Amino acid sequence: MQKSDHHEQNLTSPRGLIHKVLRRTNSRRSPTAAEQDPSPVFPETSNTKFLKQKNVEGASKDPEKGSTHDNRIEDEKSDLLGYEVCSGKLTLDNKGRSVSGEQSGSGSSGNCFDARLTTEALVWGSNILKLEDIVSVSYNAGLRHFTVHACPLEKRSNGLSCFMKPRRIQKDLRFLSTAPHEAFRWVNGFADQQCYVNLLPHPMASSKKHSSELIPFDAMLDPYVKCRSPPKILVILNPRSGHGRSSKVFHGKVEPIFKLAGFKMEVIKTTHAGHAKSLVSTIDFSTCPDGIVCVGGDGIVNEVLNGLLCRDDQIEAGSLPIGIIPAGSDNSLVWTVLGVKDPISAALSIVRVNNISFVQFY
Ligand SMILES: Nc1ncnc2c1ncn2[C@@H]1O[C@H](COP(=O)(O)OP(=O)(O)OP(=O)(O)O)[C@@H](O)[C@H]1O
Repeated sequence: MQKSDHHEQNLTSPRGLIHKVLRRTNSRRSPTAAEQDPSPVFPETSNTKFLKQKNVEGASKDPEKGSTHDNRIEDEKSDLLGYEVCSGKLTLDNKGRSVSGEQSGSGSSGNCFDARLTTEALVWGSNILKLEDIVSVSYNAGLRHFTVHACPLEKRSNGLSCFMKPRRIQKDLRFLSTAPHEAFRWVNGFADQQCYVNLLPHPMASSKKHSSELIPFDAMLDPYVKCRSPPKILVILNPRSGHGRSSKVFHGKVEPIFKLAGFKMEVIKTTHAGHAKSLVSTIDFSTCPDGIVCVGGDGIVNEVLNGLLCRDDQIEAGSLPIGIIPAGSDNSLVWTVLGVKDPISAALSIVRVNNISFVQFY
């Protein structure tokens, strides 16, 4: 939720405003999940096919050169998954809660995996979790484990999966690293990739048995985790939207994601038509410096934008990020502008820094 430094002059009409939103988001929008290659495994590009072919040929001619070709294929994989940030051994410690389809990949024994964090994904064994699906990471200072909270698209194993709508499910993946300082290194890697880190004290620090002798040496030395500060937002919810289902959508699906991502939020439910507009036209922006999230349909977004247009402080109003959680009966605006239809995907986009659902206009 970075604010833009640039500002255009006067915003004249809501229509002009929405055009600006469209222009900006279309030019900046990263491809949505649907637009990207859905394959969780490395897609075989013509380039990789070529490399593999060469590798096979090379291997048959000169077996010793095989490893060089392997490296070249590895390079291709690195490109597709971004640049490596952190790597090492991780044990998946999800008793009975493992991700469906998880297998012990190469280099793994049992639940212990060769893992790496890249600028695009967390990879362990043959599993890939995209960073854009990660909500946050919880970490107790001085311990060996950390938990990755994510909402990946569900892998359906039955043959009818292609006819079913993709669905996101909440996963808490608890990883155990080899040592406390290793856990710290992984957590910092996530923080570097703009994942929110929910940094908790060492459990003994809050227990009654607390004494300086009980706190492990590592915990005392645990250096500062570079986590970003929790965003402060205002949520404006139209409880009538979506035939009265918007509150359930927000409290059931979206609020837990925002809480996991450390959001400090005030939720205001509109009581009548025009409420959102009058609220936004007078609100003190210091109470929601990181933006306003509209929960509902097109009508509530329209009211919020109109409320901003009524203000005298147009520059501040124009640079405030506006998020949209589709919970109305139609939601054509958010779908047209941002290519997002379901509330969980919209919430995930909002909690990521390089989000697409947080509309910025100026
Ligand atoms: N508490 C409320 N009671 C009645 N109407 C409201 C209330 N809050 C907002 N409204 C009005 O309801 C209108 C419709 O709201 P909204 O677009 O959010 O829902 P929707 O009609 O379900 O969604 P869509 O526009 O996607 O069909 C808005 O224009 C707004 O002025």
